[in-house]
Amino acid sequence: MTIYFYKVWQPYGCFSNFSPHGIHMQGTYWPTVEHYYQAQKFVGSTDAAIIPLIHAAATPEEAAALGRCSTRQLRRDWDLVKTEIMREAVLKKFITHTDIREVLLKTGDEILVENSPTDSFWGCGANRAGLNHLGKTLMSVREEIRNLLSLTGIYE
Ligand SMILES: Nc1nc(O)c(N)c(N[C@@H]2O[C@H](COP(=O)(O)O)[C@@H](O)[C@H]2O)n1
Repeated sequence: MTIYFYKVWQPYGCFSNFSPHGIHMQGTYWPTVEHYYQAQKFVGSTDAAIIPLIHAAATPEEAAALGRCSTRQLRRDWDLVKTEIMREAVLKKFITHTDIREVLLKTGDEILVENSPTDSFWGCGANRAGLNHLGKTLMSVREEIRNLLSLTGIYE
């Protein structure tokens, strides 16, 4: 059975990057994965001044709106690095928060899909044929945590 998720208040909402599960990355605390991901778009860019504003955004929706502003200059390598940046943040989220780690592990080998009607890169898009990179990231993180727990128990 494929598991679809999208909004935080819907089933499996903890898989959304907008869920209220903070992460520490390189010594800085970020309120959500979405805050961190949106800020990384501007590291080293001429618009890096937006980073503290994204960091201070009151909600992930606000952080996303700031990061999606089309007049700002993204870092040049963004398309090359964004999937790895997302993976590191999502892995940190599920290592940090044991309650949602259990939710993720309990999905077993089910296919996970971000059911975004507007995003065919991170989600499946309106026609459900999109790339689903967030779902793939979650499945990859699930596998990594499962392997590390069985080999070493280092996340316990
Ligand atoms: N608009 C919106 N609302 C949500 O609740 C979402 N979960 C998402 N998807 C997330 O948006 C991020 C991609 O943003 P960019 O298009 O790269 O700026 C990513 O975290 C998706 O999972 N969108």
